Amino acid sequence: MIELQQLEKRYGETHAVRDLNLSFPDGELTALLGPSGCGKTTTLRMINRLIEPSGGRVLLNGQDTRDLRPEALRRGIGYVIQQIGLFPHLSVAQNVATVPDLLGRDRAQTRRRVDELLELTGLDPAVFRGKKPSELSGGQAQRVGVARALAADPPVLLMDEPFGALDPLARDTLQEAFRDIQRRLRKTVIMVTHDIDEALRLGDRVALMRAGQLEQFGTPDDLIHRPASGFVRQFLGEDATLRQLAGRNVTEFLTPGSGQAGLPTIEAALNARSALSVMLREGSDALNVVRDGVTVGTVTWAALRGDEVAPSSRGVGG
Ligand SMILES: Nc1ncnc2c1ncn2[C@@H]1O[C@H](COP(=O)(O)OP(=O)(O)OP(=O)(O)O)[C@@H](O)[C@H]1O
Repeated sequence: MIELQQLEKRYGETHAVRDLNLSFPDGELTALLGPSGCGKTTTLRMINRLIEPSGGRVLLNGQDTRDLRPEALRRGIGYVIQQIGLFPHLSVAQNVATVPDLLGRDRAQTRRRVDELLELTGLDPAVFRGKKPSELSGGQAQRVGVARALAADPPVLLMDEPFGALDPLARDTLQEAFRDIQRRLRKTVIMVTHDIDEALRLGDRVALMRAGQLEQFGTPDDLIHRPASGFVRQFLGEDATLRQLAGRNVTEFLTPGSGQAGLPTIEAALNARSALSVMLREGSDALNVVRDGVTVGTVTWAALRGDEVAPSSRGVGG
């Protein structure tokens, strides 16, 4: 568990971060969100000591990170940034294997792990293992960066706008892939983003910052339905609920069953916002959800609005 206690960073007169108290739950993805200059990156980089705090402390599993050597600390904390900086003269496989090789891990084992991670991030190892970074698209390079960060198998992953430089389509695909990876590996991830959709879509929790301070810390649901201040409401915008639905699969709102006769249908692969559109178009407050031609249950207007939580909600099939 990572805990920030009264964390501060001053640059002369500028208070980049002030009195920040925050615990990042193990195995969850926390999005650090907020307007430009609010202190997100400074906060992130104080966790792995790329920036030294001016006050307060960072605890990693109860231990003050000042008592750890920075190199040792960083070995246990993966770091992914927008400009991933792959080594241009090394192949994709060698890039991913950087840290395991550095640590003198077994070669054959590392090779298997590299292939596994390439697969996991959606790159066919047979095709990509031997390529050089210059032969990759931006999205592919970013995938390699994610695979490289995971290769050392760090319990904690810090990410700074990792998908920021990608075009919207590549970003969507990689976000989706990363969400699956995170659900499977259950790393503790802290991700800086200024993209509200990304934060609501990927974050188990969101820490919304403003002018160096924490404005609200909670689940996406908390921020949308129980904003702590006018700033939170305004920052997320009027269409916050719709944004959130666009990032969630319709099966997350499913009440499993054989459906109800006569209801309009929606494909299980679609997002919850599409379900809402179909309901409005068809004038129906419930839909049968269909996968491979078979009805797997229903989704209701109330469930989408968060008025009722389907018994099996979250994680069903998605
Ligand atoms: N090395 C530095 N020297 C002086 N001021 C700095 C330095 N680094 C950051 N700051 C200031 O600290 C504040 C927080 O910066 P930080 O980069 O953490 O913000 P951010 O929320 O990550 O912003 P963005 O979304 O634009 O990247 C800003 O006002 C910035 O100008």
